[in-house]
Amino acid sequence: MALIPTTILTGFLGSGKTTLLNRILQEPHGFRIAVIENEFGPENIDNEILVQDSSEQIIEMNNGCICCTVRGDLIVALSALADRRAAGELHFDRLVIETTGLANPGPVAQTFFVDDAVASQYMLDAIITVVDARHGMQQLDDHEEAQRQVGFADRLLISKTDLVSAEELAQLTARIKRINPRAAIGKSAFGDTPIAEILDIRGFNLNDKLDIDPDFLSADEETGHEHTDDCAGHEGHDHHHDHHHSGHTDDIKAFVFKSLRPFDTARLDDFLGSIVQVYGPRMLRYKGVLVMDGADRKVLFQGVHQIMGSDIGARWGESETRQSKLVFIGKNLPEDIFIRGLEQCLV
Ligand SMILES: Nc1nc2c(ncn2[C@@H]2O[C@H](COP(=O)(O)OP(=O)(O)OP(=O)(O)O)[C@@H](O)[C@H]2O)c(=O)[nH]1
Repeated sequence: MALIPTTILTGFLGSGKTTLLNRILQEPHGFRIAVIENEFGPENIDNEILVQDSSEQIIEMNNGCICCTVRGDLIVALSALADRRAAGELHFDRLVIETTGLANPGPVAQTFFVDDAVASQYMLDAIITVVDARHGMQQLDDHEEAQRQVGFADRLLISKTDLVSAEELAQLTARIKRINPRAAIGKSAFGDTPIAEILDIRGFNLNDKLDIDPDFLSADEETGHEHTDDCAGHEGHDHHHDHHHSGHTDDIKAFVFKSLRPFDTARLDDFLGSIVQVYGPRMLRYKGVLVMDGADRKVLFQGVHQIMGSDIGARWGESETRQSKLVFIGKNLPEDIFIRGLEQCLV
């Protein structure tokens, strides 16, 4: 059987990966795409946000990042997918893996060469990295993960160009070109990139990666990240290796708020508005599915730093438990203040 072309879709928290993936899944391109979704927090909200029809196989991998804590699970999931496809139970002709916004794509890509079972069934097509035009500079300043994602990309897509000036865009483009001179850079407004620039681009060049990181193929589970430290993506400055297996950069944490009681819309608006005023710079990513008082549809809420938005989602199912779930990923956020504040917004 032909090898399954695989795209690794990466990019920092909130950069626009799911938006792009949604676009890919909605387009009538005739490809049958399986998706592996990996989220950092303990709850998967993306499966509410992703459009889903019966032709897609979506596998969620939560509560850990596929570049470290759940990498073994990735290998198991990849083998299971390929086996079920070979047995005729699943029908797909390519795979997209959406990593968490904190993933180092190096070890994820490495899996496709180092693990024999995976290598005999899959072919890595490309690593696509989405960079947020609005927050990208800051993310590159603050987070090694963001630099690595740019450094490892075979193709770079700058999202949210509608939120910045031409000058800001030119500065960001110049910077990511410095970090990664090999990858083509495109723009993506709400994921509107042509499919031909995303799938089947045969962009992954192992020789390139070995040039960047001669140890790329050394299967070293425990130090999976460390040998990528010298890879492209570091702009020559000293850095501390604080990317731990269990929780990535230590001061970045995720917490969840859940409730069966509905939210009062006005109170919640006030609270969220004020909390982003105070903690916005430290709120890397937040998203949730909300039960609103008097509404029979879900409200999908999400944001990155001070920019937040919400959408009306699907109707709550007859037998579905109406429960709000919000995930916050941030730097030293005062969890208790968030949780108590949200409780006060419930009816
Ligand atoms: N203005 C603007 N907003 C965008 C664009 N692309 C995505 N967004 C918004 O940015 C937010 C984050 O987008 P997602 O696609 O969920 O980002 P993500 O990278 O999947 O996020 P995580 O999986 O949580 O890391 C959402 O509110 C999107 O609507 C764009 O081109 N312009």
